[in-house]
Amino acid sequence: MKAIHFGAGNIGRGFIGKLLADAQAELTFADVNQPLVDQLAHQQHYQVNVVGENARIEQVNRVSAIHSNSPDAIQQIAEADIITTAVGPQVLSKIASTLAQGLIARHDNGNHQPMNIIACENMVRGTSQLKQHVLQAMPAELHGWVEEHIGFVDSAVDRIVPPGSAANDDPLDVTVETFSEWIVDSTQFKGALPEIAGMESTSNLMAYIERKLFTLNTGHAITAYLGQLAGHKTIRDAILDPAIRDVVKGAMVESGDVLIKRYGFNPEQHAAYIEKILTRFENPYLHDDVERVGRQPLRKLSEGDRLIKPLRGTLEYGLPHNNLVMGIAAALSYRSGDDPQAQEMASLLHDNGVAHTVTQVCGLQDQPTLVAQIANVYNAMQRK
Ligand SMILES: NC(=O)C1=CN([C@@H]2O[C@H](COP(=O)(O)OP(=O)(O)OC[C@H]3O[C@@H](n4cnc5c(N)ncnc54)[C@H](O)[C@@H]3O)[C@@H](O)[C@H]2O)C=CC1
Ligand SMILES: O=P(O)(O)OC[C@H]1O[C@](O)(CO)[C@@H](O)[C@@H]1O
Repeated sequence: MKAIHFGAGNIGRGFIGKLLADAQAELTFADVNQPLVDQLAHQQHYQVNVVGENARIEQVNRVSAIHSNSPDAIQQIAEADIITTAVGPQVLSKIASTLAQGLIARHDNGNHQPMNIIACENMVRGTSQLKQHVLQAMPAELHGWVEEHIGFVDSAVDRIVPPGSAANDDPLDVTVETFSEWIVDSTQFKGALPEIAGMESTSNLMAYIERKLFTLNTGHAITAYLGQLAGHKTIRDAILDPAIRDVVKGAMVESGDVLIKRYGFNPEQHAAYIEKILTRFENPYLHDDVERVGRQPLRKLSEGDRLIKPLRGTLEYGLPHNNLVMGIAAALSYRSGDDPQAQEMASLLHDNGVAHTVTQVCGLQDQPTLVAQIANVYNAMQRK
């Protein structure tokens, strides 16, 4: 099996690339970070340090790497059996043109073997969005061929992989938690499902995407935002602060009540899922800065993402949402000189005021009372 993985970062090396390599795929990483590409291409192996329960060191061998905008990438797409990505939601549109060129070459070479593309990003049905970008970059007469031969498979991906510490001897090595979950939509594959241990399939993907994004990511983001407000540096420190833990757990429960209503999850099992997530945030062996988890607050505050979508769900089912509102107010309070979205958000708040900013950023035009509630909590947080 020939595999190309776009994005040789934390989740690429520490999770998806590792599973592909374990499945004996002939694996090539494609990335824009030339020093990283050079080092991977030269060294061809790296180490995954699994920390927490069942700690162990695992080796990934015989990988190669190319620049993702190179002619090599186009040629490899033309020959691949599976393509995966972990580049970040905002980058999917940027790799679409290379994917399109690769698919055109594949068609022109007469390669009609089925091939599947799986975006492994924190977003709802990211691969379906990538598909639209790819189709836009291809001539209309090839769209039918793409529909017939290329599977665009949505997925949910869950493993906490912070950037390695500067003290690492080898910058290619990654440190990951023991827990991992990669769930793909079985209904979207072309050809046989590839055999990759650690990749689970379901015909009910939306339930799993929302369960992950609106529990782990909701709680994680709120931990980061409240953590920064309280002066904590890491996720572990923040979640061990009882006042923060109460709000985070409360928000995951509020979001969970929506998921239980929407998808019929078992309430006891969902409560256990939340408890497990809280222990994952506490992992003493992972150094995870609140700035990594809180990054790109405008994306995280957008209407389909981990804060506002659960809040909308509580409105839909008439459920409580005070903890989610605190999390959203804390997200608006997030500041980082290194994060362009945090800077843009601070400017919007300064120039337009909190109510207008919340309305626009979160798409809450139809909810003036809720916007006023968020604004009040935000203003109270600034006075502390
Ligand atoms: N790190 C984690 O714990 C998890 C991350 N995710 C998701 O995985 C995705 C990647 O996250 P991380 O690995 O943490 O980020 P990262 O920043 O460590 O890795 C992203 C990689 O993509 C590369 N990249 C950027 N533009 C590119 C392009 N045009 N072509 C090819 N490569 C390009 C970057 O150079 C970088 O190596 C995100 O969507 C994130 O939400 C999902 C679950 C867990
Ligand atoms: O990668 P994003 O969407 O910026 O958000 C960070 C989140 O992603 C993760 O890295 C993995 O799910 C979490 O640790 C965190 O909730």
